Amino acid sequence: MKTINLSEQNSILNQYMAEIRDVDYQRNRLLFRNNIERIGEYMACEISKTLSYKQKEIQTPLGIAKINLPEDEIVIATVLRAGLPFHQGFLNVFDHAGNAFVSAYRMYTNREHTEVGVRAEYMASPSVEGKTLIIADPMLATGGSMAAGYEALLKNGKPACLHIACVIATEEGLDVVEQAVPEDTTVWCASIDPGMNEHKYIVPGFGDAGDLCYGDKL
Ligand SMILES: O=P(O)(O)OC[C@H]1O[C@H](OP(=O)(O)OP(=O)(O)O)[C@H](O)[C@@H]1O
Ligand SMILES: O=c1cc[nH]c(=O)[nH]1
Ligand SMILES: [Mg+2]
Repeated sequence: MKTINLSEQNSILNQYMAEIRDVDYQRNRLLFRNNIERIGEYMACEISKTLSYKQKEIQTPLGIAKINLPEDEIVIATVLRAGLPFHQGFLNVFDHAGNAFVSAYRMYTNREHTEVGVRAEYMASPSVEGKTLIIADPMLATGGSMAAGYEALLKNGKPACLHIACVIATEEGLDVVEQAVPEDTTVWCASIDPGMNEHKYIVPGFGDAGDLCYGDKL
């Protein structure tokens, strides 16, 4: 598995990351979702550089333009609910892509809230057989949601190529995902943070992605 951490190079991504992490700025849900969406757009453009291209002739009103166009059939998958604005960013860029949604949510499995398990219940996905599958989920903490999401999607075929996209990852989560995915998978992230707290939240991270996008849940 190859991991590409986009924050190793300075870019405008740093500004989006600073805004989603900032405890005051992130209170505005519209701005928070918008920043997650544009991180998705930025990452999708980076992934687009790795696709296969074939030259096509495009008839303009004045002549013929030769343009290399992507050939991959893309499916963008996400994990509800925090994944939705991130997914939208990818879809803004890959507007011809198919779309898949998996519900996989973290639940504490002990009274002290120090262990988490993941429950996957719902999936709506086209065939992913032979396609380029991008699974976009903003947080890769324990890695449980991503591994469960990938396993659920395999019910609809074997992708030719797998990209995992997240905003923030941890080394622990990356190790878990590496055990679950094919060797030639690429993980894209905007940061690898040092670790997690006792409740399995990424530190420094930015908090609960789903709640910041959509508000508290019971
Ligand atoms: O790597 P993990 O430890 O599995 O954590 C990552 C998951 O946590 C967040 O979702 P969450 O379970 O908070 O659900 P939500 O989107 O409904 O808030 C995030 O979007 C991931 O799906
Ligand atoms: O820090 C974390 C970890 C998992 N899910 C989140 O939303 N945030
Ligand atoms: Mg959450």
